[in-house]
Amino acid sequence: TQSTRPQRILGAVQQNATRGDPRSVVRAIDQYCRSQEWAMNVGDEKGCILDSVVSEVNPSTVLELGTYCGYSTVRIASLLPPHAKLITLEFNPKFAVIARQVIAWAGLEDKIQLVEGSSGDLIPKLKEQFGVKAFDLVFLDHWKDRYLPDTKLIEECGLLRKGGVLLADNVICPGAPEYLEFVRSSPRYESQYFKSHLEYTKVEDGLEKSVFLG
Ligand SMILES: CCc1ncnc2c1ncn2[C@@H]1O[C@H](/C=C/CNC(=O)c2cc(-c3ccc(F)cc3)cc(O)c2O)[C@@H](O)[C@H]1O
Ligand SMILES: [Mg+2]
Repeated sequence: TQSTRPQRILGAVQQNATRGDPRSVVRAIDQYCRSQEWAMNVGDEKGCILDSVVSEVNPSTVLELGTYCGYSTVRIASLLPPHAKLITLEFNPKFAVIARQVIAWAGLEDKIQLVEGSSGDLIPKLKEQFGVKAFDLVFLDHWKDRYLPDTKLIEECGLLRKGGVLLADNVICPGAPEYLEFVRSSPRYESQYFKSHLEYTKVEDGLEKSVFLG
């Protein structure tokens, strides 16, 4: 039977990456998606910007919206300090199954909690169910029309600490215009655009980093 793209991405990891070596998992996915078939991972070019923001924030708790195959999940978690935790939300069970295996191959199960469900349902439960006080960093990379409603929900639930950072992928391509307008015009955020390219292409895209001022 025909395999799916996420299954082929997992295969590339299992064939080319070293168990327990997160950076080799990241490299294997990038090499596969650049040479065999494109996939919507944040990718190597924007991934370097992601790395620099993660290193700068040095977060204890991270929230990722939209796991897909776990590429950015592994990339972020590989940079976290020893007791830091990353919670990633994914509502497609087929993607979650693949992402769990990619995370396991990287040996990052102890740092990452993948929760299946839609962000709108799960965000209000994160405090009580997962003992989260507030996030230092939120990486938005799920449906682009969910960036703004979920940001408002995260604020309402008091899940973003003062100085906490929102980092959004794809603010140019496919684009998240309402989100961009909101974070750039709101006095409660200090936003900065990092120009880059759509993963594995020469098309313009970028990340928007927004610091929550409280
Ligand atoms: C309901 C809330 C909610 N709750 C929980 N999980 C959710 C969710 N909404 C979505 N998910 C999961 O997140 C992932 C979706 C990610 C969506 N990402 C893009 O669409 C995208 C597209 C391009 C591009 C495509 C084609 C082009 F031509 C150009 C660019 C490039 C990119 O980097 C992109 O991120 C999947 O795993 C969903 O199951
Ligand atoms: Mg993306």
